[in-house]
Amino acid sequence: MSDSQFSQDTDDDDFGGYIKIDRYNQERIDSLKTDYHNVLTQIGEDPGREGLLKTPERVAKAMLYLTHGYELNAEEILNSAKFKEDYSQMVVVKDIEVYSMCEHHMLPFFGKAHVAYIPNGHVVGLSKIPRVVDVFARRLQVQERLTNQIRDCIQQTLNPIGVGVVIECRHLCMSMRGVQKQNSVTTTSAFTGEFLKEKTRTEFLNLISSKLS
Ligand SMILES: Nc1nc2c(ncn2[C@@H]2O[C@H](COP(=O)(O)OP(=O)(O)OP(=O)(O)O)[C@@H](O)[C@H]2O)c(=O)[nH]1
Ligand SMILES: [Zn+2]
Repeated sequence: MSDSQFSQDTDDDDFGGYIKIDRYNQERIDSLKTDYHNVLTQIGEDPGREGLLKTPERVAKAMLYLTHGYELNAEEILNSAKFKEDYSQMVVVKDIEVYSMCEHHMLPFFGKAHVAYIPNGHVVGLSKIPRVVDVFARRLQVQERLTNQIRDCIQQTLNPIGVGVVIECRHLCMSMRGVQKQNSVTTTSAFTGEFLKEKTRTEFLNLISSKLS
């Protein structure tokens, strides 16, 4: 499908401005509404009571929003703002908020991503890095795959001298159910090229642990 159906126009604010309610999306909403109506019944609720009347539709829209990364193309996003530039030091974008959902329980995991690359003749518009994180985060994921997908996309599209990605997240499937550990944080990392060398990796890790103020 085209990007126009998942644009950032604020006109159709039912989806926080991301998803246009065209025929394709309306069909998906209608189908999910039926499913969530059934979910409400199965958990022992009354889908007919006042507070729940619009809930199947709200959840359907929320779910499409939370997984809208399937409709986006990360390579296109990077290529749309790739500029020739003679800069060959590390570029680091840190503390990028991540909101994703684990593919096992469809419960949120959330935290921060830190992304770095060393340009090889081209830089990319800075905002495109968090956009790429979102393209892969807004899907059903495991944190390890999310980390690798961000690394691979940047490496393949920009062909830099190296890429480093570190992600730190809390998983609600580990805190509000299951093993019920409230404070555990999972850290994953993925590197290419120059970042496979200890010196570069250490520089990156030092930069993402430093505070601005
Ligand atoms: N590697 C990895 N595992 C994850 C991620 N998100 C959730 N999980 C794990 O996926 C596993 C699924 O294991 P199962 O034993 O099939 O599921 P479960 O019975 O619900 O497991 P518990 O959570 O231990 O109750 C669990 O250990 C989760 O903690 C992730 O991003 N990466
Ligand atoms: Zn889970």
